[in-house]
Amino acid sequence: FHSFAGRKAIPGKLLPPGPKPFPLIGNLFELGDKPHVSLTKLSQRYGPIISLQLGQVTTVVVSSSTLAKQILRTHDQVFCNRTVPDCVHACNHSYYSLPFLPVSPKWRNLRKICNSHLFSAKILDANKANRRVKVQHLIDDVYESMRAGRAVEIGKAAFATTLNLLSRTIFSVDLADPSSETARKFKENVRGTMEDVGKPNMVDFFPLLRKLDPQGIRRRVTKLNISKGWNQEKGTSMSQDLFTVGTETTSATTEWAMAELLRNPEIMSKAKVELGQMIGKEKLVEEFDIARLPYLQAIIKETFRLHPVAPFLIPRKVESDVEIGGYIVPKGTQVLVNAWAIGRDPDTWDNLDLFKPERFIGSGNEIDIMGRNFELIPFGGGRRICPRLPLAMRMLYLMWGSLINCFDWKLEDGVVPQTMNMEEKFGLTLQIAHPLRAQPKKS
Ligand code: HEM
Repeated sequence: FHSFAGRKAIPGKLLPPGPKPFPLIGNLFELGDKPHVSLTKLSQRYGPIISLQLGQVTTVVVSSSTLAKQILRTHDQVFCNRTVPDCVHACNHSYYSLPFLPVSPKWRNLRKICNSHLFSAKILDANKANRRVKVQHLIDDVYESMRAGRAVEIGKAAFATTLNLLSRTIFSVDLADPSSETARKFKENVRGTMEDVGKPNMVDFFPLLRKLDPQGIRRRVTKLNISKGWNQEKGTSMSQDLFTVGTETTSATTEWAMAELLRNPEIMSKAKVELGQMIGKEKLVEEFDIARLPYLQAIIKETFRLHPVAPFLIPRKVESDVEIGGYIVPKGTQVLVNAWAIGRDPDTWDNLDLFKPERFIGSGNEIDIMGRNFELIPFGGGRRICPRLPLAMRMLYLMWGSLINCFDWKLEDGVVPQTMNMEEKFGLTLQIAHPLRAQPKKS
């Protein structure tokens, strides 16, 4: 076992085991281009809690549901803050941005604003028609592609739609509306309409959002008289938060779910049968339909199990020395919960590489994604659980459910389910490396 430079282990308590660090770089080379896979392999060698030195940053990684529960629930109080990357400090997001603020009155206030005034069930119900319209646009675009005999790039279409769903939910603005000032600014900056913007590069996306009118959120917050002195910078940071975290995660999940169905045609057929019986063929899925689509719910759970788009959640930081799994995690350590490894833990799941939604039907039905069952934590858990979980789920079912109910889908020429490339690309989120392209056909 190694000990961290400059830090003594508490007498009688060991630091979590891990590979020996090199001077200066520590274990950085161990990560490779798929850190979630490398760290899963290390946990198979050293156990469910390991420690590494990532350059200057002392890091502990946990890879079992039992230890995830310790971090996210039992010791939530000491693990509730984040490590803040330098790039986040550089843009001042650490002062205003929900994911990186420490638990504090400001953080509580922002979560309260979100929970009660932007995304409460009542407000989401009230503005659901705004989202439905955009999903109808998506379906119309896919019809266009079908008539023209063009394949659809699923991730790109989902990204553009999610961005618009968020904008219509948060700002009540349609980014494709030619008469909207915000939409005009958006177009000026990305040179194109929302439909052909597709997936803007994230690097272009930040300054773009800065120019985008954050007044919508500011106006609403000011009108609600919750926050005094809400300025441009805060408004921008808040919306960048809400947009970047929300768009990539939701669209990447849509693409993974679609990829798994194209790879598993019998599961696609069962999903279409359920949709046909419960809501009728070729109809849009409505937000209130979700509760009566248990097979679709099982597919989404299985997608999250195998493809958690935030494989390490958002890293936490420990506030004081704490004992976990018989080891000491020293104050200031960065803590990663490897949700990707937990979804593939052989102690929890059988046939773990198999895409099998049926595991969540019957007795498996109790496992949900709300942060109560630590075997499946795509949205994290504890007080920092994804605050937009309900909105994300509504958007996901609306888009993905409607895409499969309104069309039959065929892989592009030459690609068959058995040869689909499901390789992952690790980045801001965990994406499919080779964008999924599929041909829509009349359902
Ligand atoms: C499939 C969709 C999504 C997934 C899988 C996801 C996942 C996550 C995860 C894993 C975390 C960290 C939780 C933790 O540390 O325990 C998180 C936090 C967060 N998410 Fe999401 N998310 C999704 C959609 C969204 C959307 C649509 C929005 C906004 C509109 C959003 C906004 C946030 C924010 C603001 C935080 C930080 C909360 C805090 O630190 O207090 N997410 N999300």
